[in-house]
Parts: sequence; C-alpha cells; structure tokens
Amino acid sequence: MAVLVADEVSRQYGDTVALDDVSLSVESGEIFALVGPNGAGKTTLVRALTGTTEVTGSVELFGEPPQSVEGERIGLLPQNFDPPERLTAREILDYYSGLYEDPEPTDDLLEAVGMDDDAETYYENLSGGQKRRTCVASALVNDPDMLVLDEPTTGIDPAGRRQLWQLLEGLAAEGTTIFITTHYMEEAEELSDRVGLLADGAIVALDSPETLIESYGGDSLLYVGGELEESVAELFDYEGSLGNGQLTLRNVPPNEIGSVVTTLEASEMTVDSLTWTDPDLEDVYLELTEQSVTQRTADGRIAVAGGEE
Ligand SMILES: Nc1ncnc2c1ncn2[C@@H]1O[C@H](COP(=O)(O)OP(=O)(O)OP(=O)(O)O)[C@@H](O)[C@H]1O
Repeated sequence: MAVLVADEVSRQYGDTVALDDVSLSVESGEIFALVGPNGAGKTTLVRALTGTTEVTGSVELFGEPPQSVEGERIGLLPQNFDPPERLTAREILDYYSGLYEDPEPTDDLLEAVGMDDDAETYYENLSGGQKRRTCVASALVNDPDMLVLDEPTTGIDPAGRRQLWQLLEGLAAEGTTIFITTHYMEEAEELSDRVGLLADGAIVALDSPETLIESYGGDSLLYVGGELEESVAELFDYEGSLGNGQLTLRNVPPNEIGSVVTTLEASEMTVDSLTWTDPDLEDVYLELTEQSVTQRTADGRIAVAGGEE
C-alpha cells in the first residue's frame, strides 16, 4: 500500500526550477532514499512531501494532503534543524516529547541513537555528529508512522552511521515508512529498498539499488599485475587490454578468477597481484549525473581526471 504519493510535483523559485514534474510513491514499511547533487532539489522535495512548501501537482500522505495529516503520524528532521543551544540533549528530547500525548521514553531514544553517555551535555557543546544524533532522536519522539529525514547522518562517524541504519531498519521492519535524503551512496545502497536519483529537479532513475547497479553501474573489472606477455589479453574470451604492465579484463565472474590465473601460469607468465572491483551505487550516481571527474584505479584510490593521483 502506498503511504506517500507525489504526482507531477513542480516548484520554482523565481527563474530557478527546483522541482520539475516529480512523481514517486513510497510503500508502507519501505525505506526510500533520495540522492542527487547539491542543488538538485532534494530539500525542496522533502518540503513538498511534508507540506511545508507550496507546489504545483499533488502530494498525498496517508491518502490526504500532508498539511492535513495528524502531527502524531509524521516525524520530520529538516536539513537545518537547530534546537536551543543551552539545553542538554536530554532536555531537548524532553521538550519535544512534551508536544505529544504518548511520547517514547527519553532514555530509550538517547540509547537508540548512542547519546546515553552525553545526555547531560549542552547542545552547544556537543560535536557535530552528536548534535545530529540528538536531532534524529527528536524526530522519533512520537514514534511516527512516516519518518522523513533530510541528510540524517551527515557528520556522524561510520560506526554511528551504521548504528542509525540498524535503528532505521528496525523501525521499518515494524512498519514505519522511511524517506531519507543522503549524499552517502553506501548509505543509500545498504539501507534503502529503493533509490530515487534527482538531478536538476527531475527524477532520472528510480529503482532498487541492485537493479540500478545492474542497469547503470558498468562492468566489473579484474586487474592482473605480473610478468605478462604483450599478447596476454588474446588468451581470454573476456574483453581486455594490457596497459602499464597490467592486464585489465572486464566482467570476469568472481568464480572464474582462479581459471584466469591458471591460464596465465600455464602460458608461463607470473601473477604478482589481482584486484577485482564490482560496480556500486556510486558508479551509478556518477554515470547518471555525469560527474565522472573521478575514476577508480586498480588499488581503489581515486584518480582525478586530468590531475595528479
Ligand atoms: N528558498 C529558496 N529561495 C530561492 N531558491 C531556492 C530556495 N530554496 C532552494 N532554492 C533553489 O532551489 C534549488 C534546489 O535546492 P535544494 O535545497 O532543494 O537542493 P538540494 O538537492 O537539497 O541541495 P543540497 O544537496 O545542497 O542540500 C537550488 O537551485 C536552490 O538554490
């Protein structure tokens, strides 16, 4: 059942088209991630979906305009959310809990976002990541049916980010519908059921991470270093080339890597190194947003095109 339906939603600020006929729907209990470059329109879409900005087209949340939905049912974390600086993390959550009839216990929320040890610290003295954790918790005080989080994990360290993913996955498993925006492709890939890619105000791709990677991620690459003959690529049926003393083969299935080595050794070549890379959501993102200014190298470093490694 679709909980959230946007149909041909557009929004313009003066001459700037922030949203251009965006249509999407989010199912009950689904985790939907919206990704896209800076200025693509993500925050504007979050605002449109939660009824905090005027748009053309239609948005329905739980079958009604978002402005009409009972506040108890929605948890919203805006991108720029600044609680009072001179309240502690605990006091902030107590404050927001006071707005609802049956709030979640503050101690449970603090623990869920990993803030139990810093609960008595003033917001102004928290680190960036601790502030963001507190803000995420404040969107959960009413145990909402629909959670909309605009860049929830920005500034949070990798372990904390994973802790929040688990928390969100747990909520979704219990039926909470979750819509997040993120600049972390790993987050979108690991966490979400479906990903929408927004560019210049329009949805340019929308599907499960796996399907997007299959459709747009490009080839897996096997890099082989060693003492290799000029004609080495001809030994294989895979598309391949030799450059800088390294053989690159495209789309070698992982279970065939051994036979590549065997073939090379049978031809009396030695293999010193093997690296296999699989496309991921970041490749999809770069492909579809044409931001291919960087490219992966065999050892996983990022090389800047036209620049120094
Ligand atoms: N209140 C506003 N007044 C004028 N223009 C705005 C306003 N809000 C957003 N815009 C413009 O609309 C476009 C989309 O902005 P938006 O904040 O939705 O992008 P975003 O994808 O959330 O970006 P980011 O990843 O940087 O947060 C941008 O060109 C932005 O300059």
